[in-house]
Amino acid sequence: TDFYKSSCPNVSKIVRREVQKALMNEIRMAASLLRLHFHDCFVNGCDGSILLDGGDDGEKSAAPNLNSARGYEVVDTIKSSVESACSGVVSCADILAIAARDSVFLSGGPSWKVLLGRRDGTVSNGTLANEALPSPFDPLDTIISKFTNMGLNLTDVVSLSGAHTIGRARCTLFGNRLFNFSGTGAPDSTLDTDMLSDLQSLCPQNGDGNVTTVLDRNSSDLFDSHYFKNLLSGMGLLSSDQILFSSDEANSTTKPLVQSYSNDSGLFFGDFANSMIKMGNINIKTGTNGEIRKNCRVINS
Ligand code: HEM
Ligand SMILES: [Ca+2]
Ligand SMILES: [Ca+2]
Repeated sequence: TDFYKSSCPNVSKIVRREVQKALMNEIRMAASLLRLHFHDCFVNGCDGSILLDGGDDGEKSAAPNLNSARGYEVVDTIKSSVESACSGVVSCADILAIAARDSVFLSGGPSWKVLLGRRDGTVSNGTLANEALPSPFDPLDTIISKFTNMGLNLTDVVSLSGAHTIGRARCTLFGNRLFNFSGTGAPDSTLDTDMLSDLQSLCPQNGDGNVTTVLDRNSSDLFDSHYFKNLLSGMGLLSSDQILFSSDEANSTTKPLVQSYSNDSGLFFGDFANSMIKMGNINIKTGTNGEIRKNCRVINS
């Protein structure tokens, strides 16, 4: 945690101030920054690879990120502030990890001590992003294995999914549930009927798939345990949210944890913080691996 103690003693204060400014401008940015850290860590580890402007083969152009991941400009702003205080010292990967923690805390969620010293990678691998990142259309066993592939466990799957207590999603990513779910000719039967009719009017068939709605209809800007309460009443937005509670396989895997978190936000907050630390440690580059990028969008020349 004190990796930058002598080389950049104020880095945490600087990042916190910049995240605060960004949230005052747009509260949703908390969700977007948190998601950037997740999408970074699952692809070649937490090495800032998602931040590279990699062209058509890079992570920014991969399906889970294209027209979806956001907050790159905010990361640039944080990075310039940090560079003015201590040039060439703090990695983009560490900036993302601190910004994710601050985003959760400033949205009302738990805090934790961020371990530091990640170095930045030099490749951005779009193919790997397509393979490694979970899709909202994945069945539960696939989602679980994408987490276990990263050294994470069932508790991490459920607690980290609780990140969907903030932020928004586009119609294209849940529209499959609304009219003809999995070729049944009917909507997803696990979706609450009032919420279903709202979503059907927001996201008509052949409508604009980029229209967004909130992931947590109760408190979209507040980091709380309401995401899990929603799942108990059929109000998860994505199929990948609702299956944590409603799929047959959930009975023996994720459902008991969803129930615990829904009525114990202290338990959720503690587990979420632990899981974020674990996620933030995936495949870290240290020592002489990687580099300290000067500009988060391009590798050093
Ligand atoms: C369990 C598997 C997961 C799946 C299938 C999934 C899928 C998605 C999808 C489809 C969206 C909407 C994207 C869009 O509309 O373009 C989204 C948004 C989001 N995800 Fe996840 N996600 C998962 C896990 C996570 C984890 C582990 C985190 C962080 C720890 C996270 C944080 C977020 C946040 C905060 C948003 C809202 C972003 C914003 O409003 O800009 N998700 N996710
Ligand atoms: Ca990465
Ligand atoms: Ca919430």
